[in-house]
Amino acid sequence: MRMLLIHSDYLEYEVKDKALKNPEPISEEQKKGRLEEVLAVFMSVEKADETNPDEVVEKAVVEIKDVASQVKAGRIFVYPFAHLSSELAKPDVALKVLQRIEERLMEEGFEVKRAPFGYYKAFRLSCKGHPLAELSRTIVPSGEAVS
Ligand SMILES: C[C@@H](O)[C@H](N)C(=O)N[C@H]1[C@@H](O)[C@H](n2cnc3c(N)ncnc32)O[C@@H]1CO
Repeated sequence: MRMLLIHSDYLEYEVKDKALKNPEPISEEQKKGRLEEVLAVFMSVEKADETNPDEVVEKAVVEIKDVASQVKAGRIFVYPFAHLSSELAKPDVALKVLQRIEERLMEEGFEVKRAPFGYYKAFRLSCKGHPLAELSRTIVPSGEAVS
């Protein structure tokens, strides 16, 4: 799993078109989204994560919680982003991992939005620009080497 974490004044997206034959079904309301004062987390779920998705979910939640507490962000935007890795997990595994991360972050008390999975999306982001505003993390299941 590769994550790019951007502490932002806001992140907004608009669904444009299908990027997969069978994207995640979404409501009219989910075609646009915006959160203010948010930690945007762009995530590529990777092939290696398929060996232990549950472990990758928990490790991702630990990392996101750690950064959120450092930058004092109470809102998280989970953003599926297939451009941080050249070894992507299958879409069905990736979607489940991202849905579970969303659930776990809500359980941890965050306000969470998740951008729709399997679409081309326009987005606007306002990065705050402080020293911790742009971070990346790589997560691998135990026993896997980082490539
Ligand atoms: C395209 C660009 O504008 C948009 N932002 C986009 O990336 N769309 C991705 C993700 O939503 C999702 N997706 C598929 N596989 C994965 C994966 N392994 N990890 C994360 N997302 C995935 O499926 C889309 C096409 O790859």
